[in-house]
Amino acid sequence: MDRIRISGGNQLNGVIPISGAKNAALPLMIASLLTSDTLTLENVPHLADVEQLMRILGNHGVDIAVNGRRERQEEGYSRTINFTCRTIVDTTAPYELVSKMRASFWVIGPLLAREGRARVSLPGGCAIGTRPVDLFLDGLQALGANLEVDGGYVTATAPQGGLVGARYVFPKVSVGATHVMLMAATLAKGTTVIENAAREPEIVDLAKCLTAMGARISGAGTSTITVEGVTSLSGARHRVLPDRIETGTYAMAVAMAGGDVVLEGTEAALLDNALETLRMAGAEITETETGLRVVRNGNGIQPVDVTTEPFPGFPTDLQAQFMALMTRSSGVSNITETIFENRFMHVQELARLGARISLSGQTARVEGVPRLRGAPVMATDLRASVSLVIAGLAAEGETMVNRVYHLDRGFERLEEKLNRCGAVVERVSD
Ligand SMILES: CC(=O)N[C@H]1[C@@H](OP(=O)(O)OP(=O)(O)OC[C@H]2O[C@@H](n3ccc(=O)[nH]c3=O)[C@H](O)[C@@H]2O)O[C@H](CO)[C@@H](O)[C@@H]1O
Ligand SMILES: C=C(OP(=O)(O)O)C(=O)O
Repeated sequence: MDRIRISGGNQLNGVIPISGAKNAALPLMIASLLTSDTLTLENVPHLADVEQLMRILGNHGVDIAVNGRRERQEEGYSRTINFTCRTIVDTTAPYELVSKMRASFWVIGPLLAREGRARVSLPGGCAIGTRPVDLFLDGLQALGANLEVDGGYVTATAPQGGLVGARYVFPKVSVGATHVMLMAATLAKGTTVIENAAREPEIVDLAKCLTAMGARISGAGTSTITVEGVTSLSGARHRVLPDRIETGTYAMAVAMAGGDVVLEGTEAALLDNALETLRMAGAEITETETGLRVVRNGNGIQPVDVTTEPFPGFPTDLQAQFMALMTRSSGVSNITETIFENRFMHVQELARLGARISLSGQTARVEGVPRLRGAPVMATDLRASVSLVIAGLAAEGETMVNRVYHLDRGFERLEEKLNRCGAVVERVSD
């Protein structure tokens, strides 16, 4: 099992290219199930989750051609990929494939919309909470689907003649359930109005791609999305938007280690709130022609309180990284997690490096310390893993992060990107 060794203490200076967003690429890939034509996606990040979803889509009958050809492109770089699902050959998404990642459950929407039936295993994904699927089931039921949960599988059947548009109000904001409702509604009869929809940029990206495929959608990016159903969708070409979580992660790494880095190919609007928080913590962030420039030279790290919220609030996917940064602040910061009930597993690992953090319910009180010291630590989930890398960059001596397969789910060429800016990060294969 691979591990990552970090020799801390170096500033970061240079350019870090930002990859396509994992959390946009996954639903976009799933949207290829909605059409018998080719969906071409550009800037698809080369990540373990993307590879896993390709296996799942392949099982349903999607023909996948990387970079328009069948041979692999250069290892580790974002790619252009053609997805073609002439016919859906299997409407079952089996446990062996789906249990590895949360987003694979989302195939339920397109399968149901195009084939009228789906049998999908309950999902897996990062162990950051119970992560139920009740909102997906309620929403699809509102479109007329009949649903049964048995033996770890959800079996969904559309009424005779297909799904029927309806008004549905989500009782709670869910990114995944909004993606699924959006995809299912594109081929439903009549109009669907989704209220209390998630407003994340990845929802907007999916809506743009579906629109290019012929769907009729308005309001994506607001809490009310309206979809006029169409009888079929066509192929399209779409570029995956930049990864805002990767952007925020590297911005926090620079704030932690100090230095001057341009994050290339990204946009400030994707993570407004998080950038403002980072500025309050002492980083200078400016927009450049190619992306964002993040600088912290000389001034220390200020404590800032943060509460995670659905977009446009501070993202839960940056909470662990921000906590790592706050371990070195000059005071006390309170970090409250409101999205997932078990997303503090990095706390005990950060403590191994000398961080002072106490937990009270959903709030972590982080008391900044003058120095962290390298130690062996264990990655527990995707964003927790990278928070340990950020802490390791500023820790004295060597930090060894175990179980880095979590990192490979969501960070493309992490070691290379950091090392090019002066970090000393090495992958160790046993
Ligand atoms: C692949 C992907 O895009 N993953 C992201 C997505 O996850 P995901 O789509 O799983 O997250 P949701 O927005 O659905 O979850 C938000 C909250 O709603 C709850 N919930 C969700 C569905 C449901 O049926 N019932 C229910 O109670 C969840 O347990 C959680 O407490 O959004 C999260 C919140 O921004 C991010 O952390 C994840 O990185
Ligand atoms: C929690 C995440 O992913 P998933 O929803 O796939 O578990 C994440 O991307 O941080």
